[in-house]
Amino acid sequence: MKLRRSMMFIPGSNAGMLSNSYIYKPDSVMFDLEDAVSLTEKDTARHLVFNTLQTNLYDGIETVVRINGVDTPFWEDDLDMAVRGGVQIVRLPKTESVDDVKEIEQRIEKIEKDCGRKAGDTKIMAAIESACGVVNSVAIARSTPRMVAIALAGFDYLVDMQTSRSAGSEPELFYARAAVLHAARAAKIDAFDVAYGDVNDDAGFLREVEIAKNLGYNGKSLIHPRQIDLLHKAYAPAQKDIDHARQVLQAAKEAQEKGLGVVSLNGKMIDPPVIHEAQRVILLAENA
Ligand SMILES: CC(C)(COP(=O)(O)OP(=O)(O)OC[C@H]1O[C@@H](n2cnc3c(N)ncnc32)[C@H](O)[C@@H]1OP(=O)(O)O)[C@@H](O)C(=O)NCCC(=O)NCCSC(=O)C[C@@](O)(CC(=O)O)C(=O)O
Ligand SMILES: [Mg+2]
Repeated sequence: MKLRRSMMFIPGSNAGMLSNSYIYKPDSVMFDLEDAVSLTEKDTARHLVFNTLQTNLYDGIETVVRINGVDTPFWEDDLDMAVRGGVQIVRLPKTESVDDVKEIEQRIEKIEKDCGRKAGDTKIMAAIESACGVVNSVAIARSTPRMVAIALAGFDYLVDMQTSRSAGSEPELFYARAAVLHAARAAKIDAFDVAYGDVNDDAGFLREVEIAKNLGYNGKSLIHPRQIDLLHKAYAPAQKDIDHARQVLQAAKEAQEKGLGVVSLNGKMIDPPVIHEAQRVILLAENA
């Protein structure tokens, strides 16, 4: 089980942040070449991120590079740098269709061959940032075995939907959150919830975390280190849930030894879905 709770954005042009962000221990770091980097700093950011990938600072943390979109003049150079630099995952922003994914996939195949990287080694994550992306999200999620996760990008999505974020962000993101998560689950890949922009509003952030967690999202895109701990704590199973899961697994083991299909624990039915949920809680607790 790969833990993908926290994916922290680091602007690719910020040398200071690139050189020390490993200390915050997010599950994944996302070195950004897209919207956090101004047009005049695109080349600098590409060089800085390449040099960062050559260090061992982020060993043990999943590395992701967000390239510029396929409708920009930057994406091919971005991709070349990221794949040659050895990044684990390329995040494609503003993904609208399977064609967008296929375009970068073909290019990745070529770069892997040219630089001697194992074929298929570079994974892809598609960011869904528009109504069109949401509608096509199932096909996008299933488009390639390289796709390990999809992420809903709330800021650009809400611009496309001609609305803005309310406190709690529930009504305006309701459909997209559910659709993107279903697409991920149908493709058996991970799903990331939206980034939260107010770094000083812990209560608002945690309200969003609760929604994402309860829906079944693996984690959330983050923009500030202080959001990491809040998120990890919210995703950690409570001790009472761990204790209950252990009891369920013990009861299931005893039922199996006696050749029974369904048993009860404190009056509650223990059947395969309940056992699966208990196994998930234990796995999450062990990995966290
Ligand atoms: C918001 C702010 C400027 C605040 O800065 P401030 O300096 O006021 O923060 P402070 O509190 O003073 O920082 C205290 C200490 O933490 C360090 N520190 C802060 N942030 C850090 C960080 N991210 N990484 C490492 N280190 C960090 C800082 O260097 C300092 O270190 P030190 O000096 O050593 O004490 C800063 O956080 C920041 O730039 N965030 C990333 C912004 C970004 O990437 N946006 C693009 C991605 S979203 C997007 O594009 C929308 C999307 O596409 C999303 C989707 O696709 O999902 C969509 O459509 O929805
Ligand atoms: Mg965006």
